[in-house]
Amino acid sequence: MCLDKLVSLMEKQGFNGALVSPGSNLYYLTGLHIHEAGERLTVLAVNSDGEYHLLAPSLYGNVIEDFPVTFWRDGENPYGKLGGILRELDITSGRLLVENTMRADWLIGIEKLLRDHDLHPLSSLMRELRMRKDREEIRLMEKAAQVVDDVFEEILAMNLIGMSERELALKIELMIRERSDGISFEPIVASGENGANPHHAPGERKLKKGDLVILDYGAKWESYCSDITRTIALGKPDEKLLEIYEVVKNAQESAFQTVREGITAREVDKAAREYIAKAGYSKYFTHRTGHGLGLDVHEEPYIGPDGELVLENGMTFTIEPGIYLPGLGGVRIEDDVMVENGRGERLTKAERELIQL
Ligand SMILES: CSCC[C@H](N)C(=O)N1CCC[C@H]1C(=O)O
Repeated sequence: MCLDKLVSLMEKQGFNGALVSPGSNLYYLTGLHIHEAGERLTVLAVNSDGEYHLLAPSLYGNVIEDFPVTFWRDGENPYGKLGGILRELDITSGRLLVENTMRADWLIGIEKLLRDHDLHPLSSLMRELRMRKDREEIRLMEKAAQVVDDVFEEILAMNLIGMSERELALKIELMIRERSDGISFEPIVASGENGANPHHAPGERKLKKGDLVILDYGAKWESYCSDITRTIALGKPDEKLLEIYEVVKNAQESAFQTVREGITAREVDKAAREYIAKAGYSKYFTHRTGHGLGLDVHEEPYIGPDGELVLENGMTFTIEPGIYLPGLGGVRIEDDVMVENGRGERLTKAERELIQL
């Protein structure tokens, strides 16, 4: 349990309490695996003395053990019970942290209890705690990275011509689920001209000779995420696509080589962005170079032109520049990277040279 770390930051920064709803923060702080509970109010309240209490639907009655909890039943109004918990923990006024991802209907219900509070996003403290991974967290991320490397090998062994993007995405999802605790996001398979859309939703387009195919997928290992992108060729693609492949590959390597303890995230972004700009494609690189990775697939530190965070040992993030040419296709190459002994180290190690099947 890492609740004590949050409490000591709350004390230092003058916060009276925190409200945490199900998700990666609740797991990080308590180790409780509560399936995101949909519409049923589920909130952990914590005060700056380190006391805490969970409000949860009674259907979790037999899975939450050895934890201070009040259950509420379908048909009851849970907000009255939450008010009681806040009074009990003496969180009735002052500076209060609230989970960023809390559902709006819960917030509206809770708002009536929080008239005298000054509300702040929980992420402002949680990012301090979660940004630097310890040895055990890195071990789990290495496992998650190994899964996506292995799945890439399996994809290369498949007969892809004639398969639809949707079929391939489903197969990738199955392969990940067979080897891990699940997917970290819905796989992206973007073929041919669809590759020009960085977040393409796999559709009915069938893979054919001459396509570049962007494969972007991730696995979870004990809740920690991986996220990889490789772009492969089916037969011989257009010369222009071959050219942008080399540009993206070199931009990715250049950003990776820049990673150092003590530099800002922005400098890593700049290395990839400048390489692509020099090759004449700056307007076709339409997103940040990467994002932090851990319990969430997108978290701090974000590797973009506005990335002010200073990189430290233990930080983990992706490096994934891309070039997207409307009507023609795209290329993205992504690795998961950690800062270790002052330098970048790749967690994902799958082949980055263009593979032509
Ligand atoms: C969580 S869906 C997108 C996963 C993907 N690996 C990704 O993070 N990106 C694809 C384009 C850029 C980058 C992003 O920042 O969204």
